[in-house]
Amino acid sequence: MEPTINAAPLVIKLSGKALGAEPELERLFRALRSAGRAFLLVHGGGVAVDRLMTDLGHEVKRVRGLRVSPAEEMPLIAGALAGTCSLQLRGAAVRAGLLPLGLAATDGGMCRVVPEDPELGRVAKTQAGGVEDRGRLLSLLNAGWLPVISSVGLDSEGRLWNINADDAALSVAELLGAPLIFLSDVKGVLDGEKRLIPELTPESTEALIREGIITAGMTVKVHAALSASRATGAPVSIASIFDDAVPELLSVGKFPGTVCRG
Ligand SMILES: Nc1ncnc2c1ncn2[C@@H]1O[C@H](COP(=O)(O)OP(=O)(O)O)[C@@H](O)[C@H]1O
Ligand SMILES: CC(=O)N[C@@H](CCC(=O)OP(=O)(O)O)C(=O)O
Repeated sequence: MEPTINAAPLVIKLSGKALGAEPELERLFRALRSAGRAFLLVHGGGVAVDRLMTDLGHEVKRVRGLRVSPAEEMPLIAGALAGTCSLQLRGAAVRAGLLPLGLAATDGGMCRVVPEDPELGRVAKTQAGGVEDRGRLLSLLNAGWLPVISSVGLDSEGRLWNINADDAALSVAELLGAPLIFLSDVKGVLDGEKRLIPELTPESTEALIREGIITAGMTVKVHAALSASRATGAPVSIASIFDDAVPELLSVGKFPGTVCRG
């Protein structure tokens, strides 16, 4: 029997750029598993969606770091994120001896969609579910499943929405009151000289955004990180899947890269 999850599990958000890093993912999963650290995965797949859209001759457009997602393109976007990307990640989990279970962000009431600016099409932010939804997700972990959560969602009418994966990860961390780490292909948030910034507060973050040092998708990520830290009272870290120190640091509960404190 799997041990009961008492401590809050670690929420790991994997960027689409991390999904192809199969040796690094397996090394991370094995390290967490052997340390007995409970975790769950929220993943993106922006690069895979870009590739698919370009191959099909569709326009790729982002506004404030968010993909413009017309309703008619949602089946393609969801197919890449909740299908191909989810299964690729589940493959890495299977190879590490884990029991992945693919879910969309709104499954089991984990998150609720909150439509964004209508000009973006079917793009939504999310709100964390309630205490019963939390219990349902924890029961999956207690049963030995590894939830692999994609950043697409359904509203109460069953319509598909595209959610930025950093926002979905924020809501899952909020639901569980859990620590969160964002893993992409950059070692953390970098300053004007491309040096790693070890720690960010809301004030230092806004100054870096004003100076144009934090831009584009990193703006969405730092805001999600600070909100998650504020909501959970736990530090939130932004780091690289390619950093050799990540598996060991996370398995002993330490945070690599840039640590955000809300
Ligand atoms: N100050 C910064 N430090 C590091 N990366 C930054 C910074 N400002 C902008 N970026 C860009 O943000 C990207 C990460 O955001 P994004 O691509 O949306 O994340 P994800 O990998 O999760 O999709 C980096 O790859 C980098 O190109
Ligand atoms: C609304 C919105 O921008 N959705 C994102 C969802 C995937 C994502 O966030 O992927 P990464 O984590 O790899 O960037 C998109 O379509 O690209």
